[in-house]
Amino acid sequence: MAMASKELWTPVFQRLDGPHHDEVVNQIVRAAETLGFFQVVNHGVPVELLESLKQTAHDFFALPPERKAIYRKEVSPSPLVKYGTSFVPEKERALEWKDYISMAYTNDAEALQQWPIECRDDALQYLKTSHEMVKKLIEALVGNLGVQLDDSKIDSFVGKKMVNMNFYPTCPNPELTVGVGRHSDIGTLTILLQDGIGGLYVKVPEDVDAENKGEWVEIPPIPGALVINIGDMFQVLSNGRYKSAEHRVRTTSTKSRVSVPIFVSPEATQKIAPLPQAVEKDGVVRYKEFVFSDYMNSFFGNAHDGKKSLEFAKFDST
Ligand SMILES: O=C(O)CCC(=O)C(=O)O
Ligand SMILES: [Fe+2]
Repeated sequence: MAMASKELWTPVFQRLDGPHHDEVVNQIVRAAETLGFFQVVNHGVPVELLESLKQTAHDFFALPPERKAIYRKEVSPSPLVKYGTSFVPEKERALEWKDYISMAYTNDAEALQQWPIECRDDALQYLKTSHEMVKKLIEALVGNLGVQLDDSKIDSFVGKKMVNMNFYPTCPNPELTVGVGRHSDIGTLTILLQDGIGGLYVKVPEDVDAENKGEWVEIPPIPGALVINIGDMFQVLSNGRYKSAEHRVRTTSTKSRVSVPIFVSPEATQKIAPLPQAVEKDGVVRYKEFVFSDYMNSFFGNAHDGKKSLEFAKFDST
């Protein structure tokens, strides 16, 4: 498997404000239109916090099973917190070799009260210190579609945030299973902290003008960087211009791995459809209108299966 070519994923975002603004926007747009993945440095999240988050994730998953099991989805004391293993075990042909804890954000008070005490402070800090970057990325990407959005409209695409911590234990037979199966993330954007182990692969779409077309390329760990990827909702909003990236994680036999994504999505009740300006430019509307919760139900009701999730947004789907 190839490494992503430098041109495709060069860390950008030497802060969007400043003399290099247009250049940085162009790099981000180009990445969003091709690979759907890029990495950023100088993102505003303190590097010490990134280090601490990785340690916190290791410490959390090293807790006794009974301490973690209280958050299993059937019994969790909080609707915001869910601990699980694999993705949809009832539907998967090969179980994903992964445990995770999900922490949905509503407000600070509920996060402090309900998120597991072992990870809540770091997770909340991560969410807050990345907020400005998320907003600027959305503004740059939406602005490039020729759309001027006021803050409330932007908020409706990024109204919901969830911090997950993923743990991939060492696996005695890595060739027999997967860390995470092929999928695209369904929200608007994902911000991902990965550690130095490696193993995150993204598929370069067949239909873009880029190197390594159709190949799986590794997103190499870069110390201090955050990985950004486009989710299905951004693909829909942009009428297909930005690509939600199909990706997967392999397991490893020698060292456990952690990653800490922030999933940024619309509110469940939000109506989603391609932005009119994007449609006008293209002269064709590529996705239908739907409510985000219906999209989520379709996604979470099935095992990971590449970009099949997006079928739901097509006109000929039921
Ligand atoms: O662990 C990773 O690097 C990515 C995990 C992932 O794709 C996800 O949680 O959606
Ligand atoms: Fe993902």
